[in-house]
Amino acid sequence: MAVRYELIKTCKQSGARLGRLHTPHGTIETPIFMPVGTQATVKTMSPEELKEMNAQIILSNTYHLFLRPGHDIVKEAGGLHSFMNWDRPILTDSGGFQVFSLSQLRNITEEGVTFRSHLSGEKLFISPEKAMEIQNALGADIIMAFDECPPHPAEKAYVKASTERTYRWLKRCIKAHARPHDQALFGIVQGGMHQDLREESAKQLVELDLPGYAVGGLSVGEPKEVMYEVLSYTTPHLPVHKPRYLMGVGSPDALIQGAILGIDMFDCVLPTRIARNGTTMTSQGRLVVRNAKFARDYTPLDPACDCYTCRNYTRAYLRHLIKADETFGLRLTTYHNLYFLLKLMEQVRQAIREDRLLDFRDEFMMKYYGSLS
Ligand SMILES: CC1(C)O[C@H]2[C@@H](O1)[C@@]1(COC(C)(C)O1)O[C@@H]2CNc1nc2cc3nc(N)[nH]c(=O)c3cc2[nH]1
Ligand SMILES: [Zn+2]
Repeated sequence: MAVRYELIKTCKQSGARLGRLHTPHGTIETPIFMPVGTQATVKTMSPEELKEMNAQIILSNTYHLFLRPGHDIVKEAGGLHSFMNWDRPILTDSGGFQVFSLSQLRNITEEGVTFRSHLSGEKLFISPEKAMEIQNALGADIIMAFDECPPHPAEKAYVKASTERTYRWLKRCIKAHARPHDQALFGIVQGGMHQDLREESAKQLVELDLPGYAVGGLSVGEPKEVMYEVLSYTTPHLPVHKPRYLMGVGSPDALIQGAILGIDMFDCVLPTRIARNGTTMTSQGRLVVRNAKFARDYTPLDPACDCYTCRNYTRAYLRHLIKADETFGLRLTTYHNLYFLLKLMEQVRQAIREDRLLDFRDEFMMKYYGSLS
């Protein structure tokens, strides 16, 4: 079996799960945050640095690698793991979301999606079959079904029709999947913000007995409370002994609350994206190190952090590098932000072991946000 989830324990206080996800490239402890490496690199980080901070699995993206350099080149290079020199697990998103969020969309039909490349303007087409051909070529340990992430907000009738088509596309993905023994295909639950559509979508996917289930169609601009409500009536319909993956979620509060609501895997570009404009996550909350007030601040970015950045450099130096647009500055803030989130998930796993994740959440929220919600 390509991927096997092992439920280790459930937190008595919060219901959150501690698990292990066994994959052909190693075992992942969950709940886990997955750094995003869209174009076969986690921007500015080397594989050695990612291992140093204990990144266990990283993401890459079908849409981007299909456009550039092309999945045929990655395949000829021996697949993503050798192409990017990463021998731990990789997950690829199917391109569904990126086609809708990045390209000038041409047309979506039962067959698939016609669109213009956001790079060259070239007219391209991705179908469930094409998305599987690309992901089979890239060789990630976990691959995602080709789906439509409905726009938000959207008419319920549109969400219903889109979710039903996504289900038909999933069955085509399963049929077209050429490597089920070493690449686990996860289905993606859709249904917008509608309880009946979400429950129907979850039940249909569970009948297909997939190795894992993602909750898609969220983190699309909806209020966090709405996302939490959707999760609260969706995850209970997913099998206890299969991993649950919430796509596109990565703020500290949402990672903790998502784990409490039964999610095991998270990914988001947030920590790497905000790092590049000098915004960092610290034990005392967000700190925009490019602000003038740090010009003469010779203390570490985060005094409570023992990462490479915080052990060796000051806020004054980081501010200087970011203002001077020095690449090294981006590397230092990225390193810290990823380290911070990976450390946070280790603390979440420890709180689950000690049956105290709700207490941990409250303690963290007060320190980071200065309030409980
Ligand atoms: C496109 C980019 C860089 O990814 C971020 C960020 O912009 C942005 C754009 O709008 C905000 C909310 C502000 O955040 O949403 C991304 C994070 N939310 C998210 N990623 C997802 C990926 C997904 N993949 C698939 N296959 N299916 C899904 O349903 C799906 C849903 C998702 N939701
Ligand atoms: Zn640090």
